[in-house]
Amino acid sequence: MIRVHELTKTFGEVTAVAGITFAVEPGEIFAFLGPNGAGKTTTIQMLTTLLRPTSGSITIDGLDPATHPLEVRRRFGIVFQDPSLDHDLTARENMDLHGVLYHVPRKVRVERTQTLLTLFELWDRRNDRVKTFSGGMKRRLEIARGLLHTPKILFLDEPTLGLDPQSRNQLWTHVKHLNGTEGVTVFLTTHYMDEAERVAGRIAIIDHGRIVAQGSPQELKQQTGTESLEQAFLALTGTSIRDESAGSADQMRQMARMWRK
Ligand SMILES: Nc1ncnc2c1ncn2[C@@H]1O[C@H](COP(=O)(O)OP(=O)(O)OP(=O)(O)O)[C@@H](O)[C@H]1O
Repeated sequence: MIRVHELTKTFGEVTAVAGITFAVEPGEIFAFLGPNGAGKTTTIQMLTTLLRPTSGSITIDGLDPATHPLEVRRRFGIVFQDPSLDHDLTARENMDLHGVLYHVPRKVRVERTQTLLTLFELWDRRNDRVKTFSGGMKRRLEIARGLLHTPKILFLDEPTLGLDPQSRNQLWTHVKHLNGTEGVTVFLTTHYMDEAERVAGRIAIIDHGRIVAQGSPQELKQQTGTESLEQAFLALTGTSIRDESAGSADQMRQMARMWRK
């Protein structure tokens, strides 16, 4: 479903992604883990047509995002770190707007909105404005909205950032259920190792723009001789704090993200 070969992205002097190669099979839940500034968001942006690679190749469902951006965009849904719901609209109106943008026929829009809002336990609140929702409800609505046009792939970039443990747990239960029932391929990033261990079939660990290990949670633990994914992650990426070495612009981005939650 996703094939990436020797993918590289540089920003001037900075090499954000340095020749990564991996594949995600249809129906898989694949987690992309790495310390701050490792290159996760840059990779997602290249996969989702928002950034052009400096070199290397990507295919999404057999298509190159650089040459077929519109066809590729129809094949995925995405939930970014920064929320993008319209808070003055109701849950249903937010869904409908997305459906119109993606040219989903009205009948399908209505049916799918009901299915997805029910699945994400939001149907009872469909006519309430989003500004009255909790953080967890908003995030669930974003995911439901991202699935309205029946994409084959769902990209989730730190979808649980800023949520309490209950909401995080509930969100992953829904994502797993959805993966099981609709077979949607999920590509996610998270900083919570327990979440990755619970939901992902396979994991790639990226550090300084390079993939340092890939495999099932079990394989990563075996490779590193550790007992938890968190220990495996630290064994592979070291224990130095990246925010200290990150540039001030990077730190500002992190702060801005946290404050927006
Ligand atoms: N537009 C840009 N211009 C210059 N440098 C950038 C740009 N975007 C990202 N970078 C740099 O590329 C590197 C990778 O950043 P990226 O946001 O992909 O990391 P990340 O793994 O998503 O980190 P985080 O976990 O903090 O979100 C960082 O050093 C970052 O400062």
